[in-house]
Amino acid sequence: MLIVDDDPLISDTLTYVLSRDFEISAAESRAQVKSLLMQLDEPPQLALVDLGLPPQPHKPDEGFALIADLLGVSPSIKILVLSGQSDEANARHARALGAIDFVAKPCEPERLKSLLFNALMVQDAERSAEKTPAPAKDSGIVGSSPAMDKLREQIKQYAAAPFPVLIEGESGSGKERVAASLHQLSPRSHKPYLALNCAAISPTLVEPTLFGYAKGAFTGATSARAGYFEEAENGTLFLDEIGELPLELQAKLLRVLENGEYQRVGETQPRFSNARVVTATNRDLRAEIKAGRFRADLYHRLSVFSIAVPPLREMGEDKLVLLNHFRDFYAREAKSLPFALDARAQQMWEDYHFPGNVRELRNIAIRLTTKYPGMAVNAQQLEAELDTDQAYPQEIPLASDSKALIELARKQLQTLANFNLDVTLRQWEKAYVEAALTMTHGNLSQAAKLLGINRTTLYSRMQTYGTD
Ligand SMILES: Nc1ncnc2c1ncn2[C@@H]1O[C@H](COP(=O)(O)OP(=O)(O)OP(=O)(O)O)[C@@H](O)[C@H]1O
Repeated sequence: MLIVDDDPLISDTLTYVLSRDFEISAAESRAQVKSLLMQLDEPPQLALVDLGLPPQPHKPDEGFALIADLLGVSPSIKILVLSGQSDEANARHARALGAIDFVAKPCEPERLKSLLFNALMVQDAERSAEKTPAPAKDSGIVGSSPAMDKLREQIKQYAAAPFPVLIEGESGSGKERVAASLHQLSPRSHKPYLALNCAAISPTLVEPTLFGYAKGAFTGATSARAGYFEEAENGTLFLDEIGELPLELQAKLLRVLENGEYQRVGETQPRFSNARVVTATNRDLRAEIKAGRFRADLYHRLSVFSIAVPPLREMGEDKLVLLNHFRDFYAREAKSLPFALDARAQQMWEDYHFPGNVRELRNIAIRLTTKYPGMAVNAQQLEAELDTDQAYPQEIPLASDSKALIELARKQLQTLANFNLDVTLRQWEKAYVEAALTMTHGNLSQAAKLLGINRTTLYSRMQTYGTD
């Protein structure tokens, strides 16, 4: 397991406490984690990470980015976030980004161990479920909303063709699942399926990994090796995070796509591949092209067929379908009874926007299964599992749109457990006053005009709120 904390005392203590049960690698920053991951043969199964890391130890941003890095390298890694007392909102956001849970500091060693062992058990169950072959003709994609029906239809339609498919979608939305389904439903399903995450290996290793190498091609190449293109034979090669592919390799990938031709590193003789190439990205590749980081010709080749995996917030009733699916799966694995959401909690679930998509939904189902086996979960209990602080970023309707305002109010009342009307209205008023003062550089007359109130009223409000 990986421990990431810039405080040597915490890192050393955790290593001391956990090293009897786990093989530990420790790092102090995102950059150190990156180079450490390059050295390990396999990515760690577990990570325990602090959010405030250098170069910005007082902000959570490096920690948030680290969660994305780790999941990029290994989608099955289980990440626990270490959280200080004043840090709960950030820790909640970390869960939405894909961490399975947070642990408040200081944490009892026994509790920490049991959380980690539990995470390993869950991971084992998921891995064995993934290995169990899905029934033929089944995409393994759960959901019955129009968006999911369209997705399944596209998969079916594109599965049989030999052309590349580009899968686009937000992190955690199920792109890898779609790639695996394209293979399962294709006539190649009994041929190899190989997946490479371009973000997971160092740029210098991408070429030998994809194309293979001759003996002596570089230091350490003690014998010749086939690459993924060769091993995939007539099967499917899935390249995840394709936006990370270095530019010089983009040219080589383009050549394979054009005429199937490639060379092992250190060889001149051409080889040929018949593998079908499926790629995925959560970056906007068109923007990458504009920025000069991605080749336009390669993009056009890769996107002969393209599939946009919808974010979970657009999947309507599937939020409940997926909840039931994962809830039953994890309850079965834990040999416990499934929990059930009460009516208010269910409404909250339907209204929640799931910034971390299906991965976040699945992690919530795991936590609720552990905390409330066979029990009813109420809105307050559910709210503790959600990232509600970020819930309404761009959804504020115009004040004149009363229907939309009522809907917003209804959602907030459903979602926020400790709502208080007076406090909320005061916060709104204060925000408008502050915005007007900032926009007018503190000019009271102009700010009052912007706000549509007179100067004296503005002055008295400022005194109430302590705004100056
Ligand atoms: N419609 C679905 N039905 C069943 N399982 C799903 C569905 N969508 C996603 N999942 C599951 O959710 C998890 C996250 O999905 P996946 O790893 O495919 O996302 P991703 O888009 O590839 O994420 P990233 O961009 O971070 O690599 C996986 O366990 C996947 O099997």
